Amino acid sequence: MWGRSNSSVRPRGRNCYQQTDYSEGTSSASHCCIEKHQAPNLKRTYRQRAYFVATRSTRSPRSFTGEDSSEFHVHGGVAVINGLLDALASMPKFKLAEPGEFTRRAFSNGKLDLTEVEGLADLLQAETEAQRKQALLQADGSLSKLYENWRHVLKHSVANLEAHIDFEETETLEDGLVDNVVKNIEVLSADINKHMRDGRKGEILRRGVKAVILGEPNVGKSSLLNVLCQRPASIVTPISGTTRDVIQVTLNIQGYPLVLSDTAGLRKDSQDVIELEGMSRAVDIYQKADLVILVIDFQNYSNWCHRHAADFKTYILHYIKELGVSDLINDPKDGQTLFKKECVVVLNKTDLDSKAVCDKIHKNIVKLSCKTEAGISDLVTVLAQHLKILCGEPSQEHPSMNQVRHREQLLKCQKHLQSFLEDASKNKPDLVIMAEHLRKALTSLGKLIGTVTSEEILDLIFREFCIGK
Ligand SMILES: Nc1nc2c(ncn2[C@@H]2O[C@H](COP(=O)(O)OP(=O)(O)OP(=O)(O)O)[C@@H](O)[C@H]2O)c(=O)[nH]1
Ligand SMILES: [Mg+2]
Repeated sequence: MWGRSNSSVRPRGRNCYQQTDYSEGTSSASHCCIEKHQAPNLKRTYRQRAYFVATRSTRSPRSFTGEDSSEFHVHGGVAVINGLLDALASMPKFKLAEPGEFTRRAFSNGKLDLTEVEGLADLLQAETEAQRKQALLQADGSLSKLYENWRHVLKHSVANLEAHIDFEETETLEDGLVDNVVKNIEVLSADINKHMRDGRKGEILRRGVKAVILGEPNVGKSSLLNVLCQRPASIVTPISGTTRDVIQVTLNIQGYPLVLSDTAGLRKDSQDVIELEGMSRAVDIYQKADLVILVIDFQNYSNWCHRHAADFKTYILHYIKELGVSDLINDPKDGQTLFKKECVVVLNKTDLDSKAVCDKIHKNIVKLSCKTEAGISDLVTVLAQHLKILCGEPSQEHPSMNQVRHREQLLKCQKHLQSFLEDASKNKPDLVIMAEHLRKALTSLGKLIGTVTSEEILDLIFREFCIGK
């Protein structure tokens, strides 16, 4: 038996309301059914194959697509659904929806703009609470409001500039009209810049934070991955150099998405071809990562410190150099933080050493044991803090852009605005060319929200949807 008890089938489009209207003679409590092959009109052919639990119709323009729509709530067995679909398909002008077809119709009917469509697609795929919040805000129009405001400013600026060009010699126009346009564009350009310099928080939240577990062989990297995902995803043995391939798991850390990769241990003296390939993959993943979890064996650290009478920072610098990832360290001249990327330092195997030595270590380092799982909850708390920094908190007031497509269009828009401002600063600016720059900037914003679009872009966006949405 299949587990679904109910399912819904939604015919949409012109006249579907009349053709599938069951309201006469059937209340939502009564059952009606349709015959498979002899269904020129569903009204005449019920009571044999598929039992409706209820029907509901929505008139244009109140439905999701803006068109007439009917909805059959039927029992969820595969045969019942297929029977209904076959019966509908045998009626003239009925066809199965393509993926995303209803949303595409809603877009064509002006019910949603393109950023709202993308928000809806993200909402359907959201796996964590923070992703859900961001997608919902976008589907509700937070980004579209922002971009619409910018488009409004641009449209007015173009109109004012064109009025100035057309009537400059014949009519008295408001003083300083062009200066005002330039000022507005300066403000707009600064706003767009600020919006784009957000550390790609929205994009990172949308795709998940890429984190890599990095360290020497045998320090417990794979054990850490396994403890975090609570299953033996990665092979653990006492043999140094066990992990060769990259092992990836996706986690939900306090509502934030984390794509965590376990990697081969890094060491300098290996001659093993397979291990060398593993290390090269590890470095590759590290370079693309947003967050590094640096794992150190507590005993190795302890022994080194005793031998060299050095502090923890000196040990970290030495350790990172040994791993061959010195570019993780900030040049002291450039930054105040030690690491260039978000980084969590984990001292593992604390169960093997005395608590007294352990307590001397800097409080920002997470001390834990993968064996006893002591300290794992501290690591989760610290990870969540880093994820919050990387993803930000989705907000209505400052919506984050979260797609490469948005960034591309905004970059183009910004380029045209800069050309406009450069021309404006010339001695004798050519207003016609300046207006053209603004029109091009307007087109880029239009492409962003979907007032200017191409079939190719639409196909790309809507094919991400499932059938029935
Ligand atoms: N006592 C103790 N042993 C641990 C702990 N974590 C891992 N180990 C052991 O350390 C050995 C190496 O663990 P792995 O998780 O395979 O280490 P790794 O860093 O992935 O090693 P490579 O894949 O070779 O780079 C295994 O025998 C683990 O059982 C710990 O917290 N305490
Ligand atoms: Mg391993």
